[in-house]
Amino acid sequence: MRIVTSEEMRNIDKAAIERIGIPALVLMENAGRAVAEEAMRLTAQAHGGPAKRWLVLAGKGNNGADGLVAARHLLEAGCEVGIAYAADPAGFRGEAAVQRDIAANLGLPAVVYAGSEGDPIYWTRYDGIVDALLGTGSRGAPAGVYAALIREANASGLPIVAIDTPSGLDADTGNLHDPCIRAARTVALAYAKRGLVQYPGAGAAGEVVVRAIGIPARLAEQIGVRTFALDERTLRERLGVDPARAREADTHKGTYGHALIAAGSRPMSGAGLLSARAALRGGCGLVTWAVPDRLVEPLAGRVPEAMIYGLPDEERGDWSGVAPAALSQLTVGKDALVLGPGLGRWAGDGDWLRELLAGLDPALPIVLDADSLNILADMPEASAQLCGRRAVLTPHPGEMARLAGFAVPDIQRDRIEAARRYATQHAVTLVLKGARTVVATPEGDVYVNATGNPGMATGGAGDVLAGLVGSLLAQGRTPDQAAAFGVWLHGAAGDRAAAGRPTSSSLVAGDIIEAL
Ligand SMILES: NC(=O)C1=CN([C@@H]2O[C@H](COP(=O)(O)OP(=O)(O)OC[C@H]3O[C@@H](n4cnc5c(N)ncnc54)[C@H](OP(=O)(O)O)[C@@H]3O)[C@@H](O)[C@H]2O)[C@@H](O)CC1
Ligand SMILES: Nc1ncnc2c1ncn2[C@@H]1O[C@H](COP(=O)(O)OP(=O)(O)O)[C@@H](O)[C@H]1O
Ligand SMILES: [K+]
Repeated sequence: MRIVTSEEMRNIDKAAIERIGIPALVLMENAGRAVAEEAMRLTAQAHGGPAKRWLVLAGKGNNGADGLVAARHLLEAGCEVGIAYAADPAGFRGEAAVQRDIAANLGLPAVVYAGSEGDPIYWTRYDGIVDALLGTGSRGAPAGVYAALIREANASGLPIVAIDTPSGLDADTGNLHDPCIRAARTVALAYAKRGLVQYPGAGAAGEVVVRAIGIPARLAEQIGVRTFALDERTLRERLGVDPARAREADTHKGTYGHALIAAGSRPMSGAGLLSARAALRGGCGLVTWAVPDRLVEPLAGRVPEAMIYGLPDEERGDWSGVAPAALSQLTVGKDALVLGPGLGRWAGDGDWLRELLAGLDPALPIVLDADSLNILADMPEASAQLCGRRAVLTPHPGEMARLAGFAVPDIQRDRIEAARRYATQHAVTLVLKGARTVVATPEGDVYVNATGNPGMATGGAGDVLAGLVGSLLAQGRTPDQAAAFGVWLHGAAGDRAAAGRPTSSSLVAGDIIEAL
């Protein structure tokens, strides 16, 4: 399923209407009917029966016109329906004027809301609200009467079904204007809009239901939409990953690759422990866990299934004393390298990373996480060494901000474009972590993940992901496959783990590994 911007949606609508010849009124009819169905389904679930009394808040554009169609279908289904116009319907044009006339001819009761000066809306007379104020044509913060209606609707406590986007949402980024509708359900027409799948927008949208309205599916591909929901179908159809694939009988541990996890130092040995265990649960045949020599003794036996390897560390117990050449030598014969969790920082770490990257087989796939990303951020010229190699970078927003040279809010404001920009400019696969993790490929495709939960906001959850992605790389997955499949699996495991806990807040990173 593709995810679109407002502009992409306008281009798709235009192609459907002008190039293919589907009348706009047909699309609108399908949209309004779908909204009425979803509205009744929502309240049937919540109250044990469909809400009987609906108030449709209608703006002056096509989103409002969709709302008028929905009002008509709700009426036909036996509901009482009122309309509150946010603008004088006498000024409506095009399809909105057509729908206004149909609603009037049917005798649907309507008021033109004039703000605090005009007649009040008696919200208690209704059981539910349809938000048809603003859709993909919205610009900036809702103004005047639109803003007043949004505030009152939110304050009413009634369940709100938003058409296409909650009014007040920036549909391209997921940022919220003030005010913004807080919907229980958003019925996205034809495609999910980007703002519905990134926070805080995803929170304002409630449950997002995508409904077909008669737009041919191939149009999104034709106009070049390159953002996708990361689900089982996308994994199979776009990324060539079968999540349910079983192992062939005639295989052995050598079939499934050998991952080298270079992670952990004295104060952060647990990071390496989690990555190594996650790599094993991720299914690779062999895991070698490389640590500074002094850590071998205390860590020996902690992950019995992995081979632990001590690199000479000048007796420091951290990576500052480890020669990059010793680590690159250890990668010989391995199928993937994970570098970063619990690595630490030290004077001269930039030169260290540069030398390490220069010494690695260019064909060796690598995962860079945590401090290896912070080192990279301090020496942007080293990122050129990544170009063209099979690399997956897994920053959280703080690491991403350092890498890209922006502040965290600049990254979070448009996570999809921030990830895409970095991945294409540096020719790497980039995983921007956090709620609704974004995976961007060097070609500019972006996958938005929906698995995972806030219980995973716990130390070490990222180390688990790095080990898992490394494990998938070692098994021969491409960087794009390993990153996307790894992110999806990691979130799904987090969901299973959270379901097995009395509260999601008690989830720890090790639980995610056990649920893999
Ligand atoms: N195209 C199609 O065929 C199909 C489209 N579909 C539907 O159409 C929706 C897009 O419709 P749209 O393009 O008419 O824009 P829409 O979101 O209704 O709002 C624009 C109006 O609001 C106003 N306005 C803007 N910002 C504002 C603000 N901050 N505060 C206050 N007012 C503001 C602006 O007025 P202006 O400022 O320009 O005078 C303009 O008149 C889409 O989401 C889907 O629901 C489906 O039916 C399928 C077929
Ligand atoms: N609210 C959330 N919803 C879904 N996933 C989350 C949430 N919070 C954190 N995660 C996931 O948990 C992991 C945390 O990684 P990171 O921030 O690197 O933690 P750490 O450095 O402690 O290991 C990431 O994969 C992230 O996407
Ligand atoms: K809306």
